[in-house]
Amino acid sequence: MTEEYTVKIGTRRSALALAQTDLVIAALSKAAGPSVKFEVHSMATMGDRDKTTPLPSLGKGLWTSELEAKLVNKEVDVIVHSLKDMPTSLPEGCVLGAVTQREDARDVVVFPRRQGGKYKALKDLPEGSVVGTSSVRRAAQLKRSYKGLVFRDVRGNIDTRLAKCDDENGGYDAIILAAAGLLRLGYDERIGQYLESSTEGGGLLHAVGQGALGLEIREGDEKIAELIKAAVDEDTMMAAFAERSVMRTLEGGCSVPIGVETKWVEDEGEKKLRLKVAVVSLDGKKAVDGERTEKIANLEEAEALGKGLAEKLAREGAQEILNAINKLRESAPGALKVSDA
Ligand SMILES: NCc1[nH]cc(CCC(=O)O)c1CC(=O)O
Repeated sequence: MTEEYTVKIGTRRSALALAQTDLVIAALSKAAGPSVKFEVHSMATMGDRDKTTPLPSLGKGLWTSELEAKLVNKEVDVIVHSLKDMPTSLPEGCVLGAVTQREDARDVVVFPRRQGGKYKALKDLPEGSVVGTSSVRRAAQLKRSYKGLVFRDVRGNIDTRLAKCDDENGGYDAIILAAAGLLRLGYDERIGQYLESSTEGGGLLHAVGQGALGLEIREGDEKIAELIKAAVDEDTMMAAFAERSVMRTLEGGCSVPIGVETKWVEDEGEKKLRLKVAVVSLDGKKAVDGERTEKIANLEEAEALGKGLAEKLAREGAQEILNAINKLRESAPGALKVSDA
């Protein structure tokens, strides 16, 4: 007889987090059959509760630490995270057990409804236009190409940010969001422009792990490790491990301007992983870019690809850029905000 048991799933309480958890439960229960039940345990994390402290000052783990405490003391068995919100080094006793298939990993531009489709791309916005993002990665990269645009903080969950964008008195002419969140919540029609490395007028490399979900479990919990294998997408997991290895090697947290882009490509008749990385100074004036394409067969090789490229970029100036940012973080954390306006 098959054993009956209940798996407790931890998640943040935002609409996106709950939608993502539903997706994971659907995949797992299909594979596990009716003998395994799933129970959702949702909570608001520090990042959800504190809406004013600059994100960089809240430190690493602002979306994850409290859930991890529940994982360690067995209040939950699996945490479903947006992979990009997961620090690259996990607490003792916690492991990244599965990475799911990726939704579109790109960042996108959303224009206010009141514009009525007047602008199709960032390059069409007039000089002095205000673009909302609280991400130094997004702001720094875009400052590189769009010298005339002004970048301003915009906080809150996706619905809040869309409302601020549409608000006539909000002062935003566009905002930048991840495609994945909008698509998962059914807001496809709000996407005005997709941004990627090849975008005309200036693109953007996305965050490490963006668009994928990470399932975190207790180290040594073989039963749960086996169960969640059903949610793994091997290609995404290898790409994500390469990206996370870049971040770990450069010792950047979620609040540093490191952008990545990974793609599985055909190269000389072989399937290879192409990794692109950009590290940009906060003002967008200094940047180090790199690209490497290799045959990758497992997670160790994926990590080696990320590490190798990151070490090369570190020698070429990326470390200098990040050191300056880390110094600023210690002396004046407020300066890491996109703007004070
Ligand atoms: N930082 C918040 C966050 N975490 C994950 C997503 C979107 C989904 C994803 O990137 O996987 C978002 C919102 C956004 O950046 O627009």
